[in-house]
Amino acid sequence: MTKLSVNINKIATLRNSRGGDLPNVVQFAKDVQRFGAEGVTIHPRPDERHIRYQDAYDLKPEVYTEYNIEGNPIPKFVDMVLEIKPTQVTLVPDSVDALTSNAGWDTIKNKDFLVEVIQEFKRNGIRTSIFVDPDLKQMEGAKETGTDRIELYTEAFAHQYGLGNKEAIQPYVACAELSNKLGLGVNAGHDLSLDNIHYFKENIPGLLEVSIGHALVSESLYLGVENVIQMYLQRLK
Ligand SMILES: CC(=O)[C@@H](O)[C@H](O)COP(=O)(O)O
Ligand SMILES: NCC(=O)COP(=O)(O)O
Repeated sequence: MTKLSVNINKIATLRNSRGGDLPNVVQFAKDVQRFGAEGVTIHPRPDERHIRYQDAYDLKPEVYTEYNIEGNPIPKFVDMVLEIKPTQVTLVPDSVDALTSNAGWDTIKNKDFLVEVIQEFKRNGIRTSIFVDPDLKQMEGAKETGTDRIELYTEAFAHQYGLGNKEAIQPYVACAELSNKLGLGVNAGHDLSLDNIHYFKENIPGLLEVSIGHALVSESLYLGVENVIQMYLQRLK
């Protein structure tokens, strides 16, 4: 069973574009859970260009499924996660100016740092996951950090799959197999979509959770637009 955690960053991006509260991110989180999502993911960035730190607090009482907070563990982020105590924290080594997450951790070079922050989160009862490229050495390094899970960075798979290269799944299969053997839980995310998710799921052993935002929100627009146009036309009669 693979859990679907919906990343609601894009809802905050849309809200922020007008400065008001439409769409409301808390309402959206409530709705996706009502529709069956098994988790809510947010990835606040230091510039708060989409999800704001305040959103992370506002969501806490409303997320009754798994609450996953992703981000680079700078002191402000660590303090917030320790205060909120979500189900899971996913550590991502993103730079301040990154358009979106674009690389996994070097778990070997950053071992001491990761061990320290992971211990702190686990001491506080928060499950940990670290974002990694599909590289066997990084799985072994991840094991040494003490993390509960890894999140496989799926951008390369999604891109290649879109070009028709199904073999691009192979490094992910190998990493999932090794992680299962090492006792690391396997999550995955980035650019997963309705097009590629079934193939990914059926090939990755022990896939515990996927977090999906950009494509899911875009697909919701496409699949919902017919309904909304009809509703406007009704009201304009
Ligand atoms: C780690 C990861 O892949 C996602 O959290 C993704 O980076 C979402 O962040 P943005 O919504 O800022 O692109
Ligand atoms: N961890 C990945 C995530 O939360 C969503 O990434 P994306 O679907 O917005 O690319």
